[in-house]
Amino acid sequence: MDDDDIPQLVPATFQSVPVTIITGYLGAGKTTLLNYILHEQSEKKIAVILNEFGEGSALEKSISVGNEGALYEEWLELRNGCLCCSVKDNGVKAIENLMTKRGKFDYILLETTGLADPGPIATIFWLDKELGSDIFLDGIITVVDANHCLEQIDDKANTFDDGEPCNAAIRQVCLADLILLNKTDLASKEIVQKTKDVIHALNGVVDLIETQHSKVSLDRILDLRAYSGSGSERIERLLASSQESQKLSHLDKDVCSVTLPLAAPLTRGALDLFLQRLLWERRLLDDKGDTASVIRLKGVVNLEGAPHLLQAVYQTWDLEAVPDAARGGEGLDRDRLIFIGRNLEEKSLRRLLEECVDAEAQPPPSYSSLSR
Ligand SMILES: Nc1nc2c(ncn2[C@@H]2O[C@H](COP(=O)(O)OP(=O)(O)OP(=O)(O)O)[C@@H](O)[C@H]2O)c(=O)[nH]1
Repeated sequence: MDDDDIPQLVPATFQSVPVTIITGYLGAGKTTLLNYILHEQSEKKIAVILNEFGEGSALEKSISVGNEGALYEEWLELRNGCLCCSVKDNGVKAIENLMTKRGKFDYILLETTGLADPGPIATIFWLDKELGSDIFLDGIITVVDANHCLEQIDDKANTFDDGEPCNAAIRQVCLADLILLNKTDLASKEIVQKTKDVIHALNGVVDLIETQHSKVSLDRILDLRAYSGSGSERIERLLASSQESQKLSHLDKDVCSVTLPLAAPLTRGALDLFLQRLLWERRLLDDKGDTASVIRLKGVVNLEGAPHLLQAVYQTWDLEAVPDAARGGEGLDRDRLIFIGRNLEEKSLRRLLEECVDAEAQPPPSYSSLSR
């Protein structure tokens, strides 16, 4: 029997199809990026989904599938309206059904419209990984117009009706795993530098690449594995460099990144309690008594002796054990959490975490103390 006859065991995630969400304000260069990727990867079968976010037909969304240079249109049948508003299974199932009909895609690119919040749509694809889906979230790429980003971040309009004052541009920067700072040919060096400072102050754990006409080596933007333990080396590198990026700028913004180094291992119970109080119950207040809110959280946590990757998008979180092979080199495995959100302060986060550690360490009340 030669090697070819031996059945190969392939981990499920390698058979699944990655989904990259491409977001960014109007005219930043998203379509230019899509066309560039399709051109560069013309031998692959890439599905492009345009999420119209509440506009147009509520029943079907157009999807273009590239195959060896040719593009053809399909319809994505959604029973529950637009992709980001539909129940999780619906959007994912529609894509899986299409793959059953048309054959598997190599990659899925999902472009949101300019004013979309990519958070809700990301959680649809992120969660389904656990359900053994054929598709999984690879990462969120935000394309930013170097000349207009600062004014878009300061824009008071384009906020959502969820009670948070952060507008679409801020959310797109905060939720990005990678930012393409595009149209640098049209911006001065000073504006480019100021924009980078503001982006890093908002999102201290993001990769940023300067581009013109959205051109970038595809190795740097596809297969990021931003939500998976197999991509943890890259994530740990970003976490390790996050403290430096924070020092670059001290902007008077209520949205920022905060790093919380973790000196000791945590128990699963203490971490769950902390995340529950922080993300679901919103118990954290800053010095002025304003409620803190988390948009994105990434971290590496030592849970009872084993490293885990912790991720959250708004109220949804996930913990995944980090495989040894995916761990970073010397000095990168320092445990820390990076929070991106509003009214966040290191000392109040630390206090909340310590309260949860103490609460978990308390012995359960005895029968006699309960009956008193
Ligand atoms: N000078 C210059 N023009 C660019 C660059 N990138 C994109 N453009 C142009 O800017 C315009 C808008 O680019 P698109 O790719 O359509 O932007 P988009 O983000 O898809 O825009 P919407 O679909 O409106 O949300 C197009 O005319 C592009 O050719 C760049 O780096 N430099």
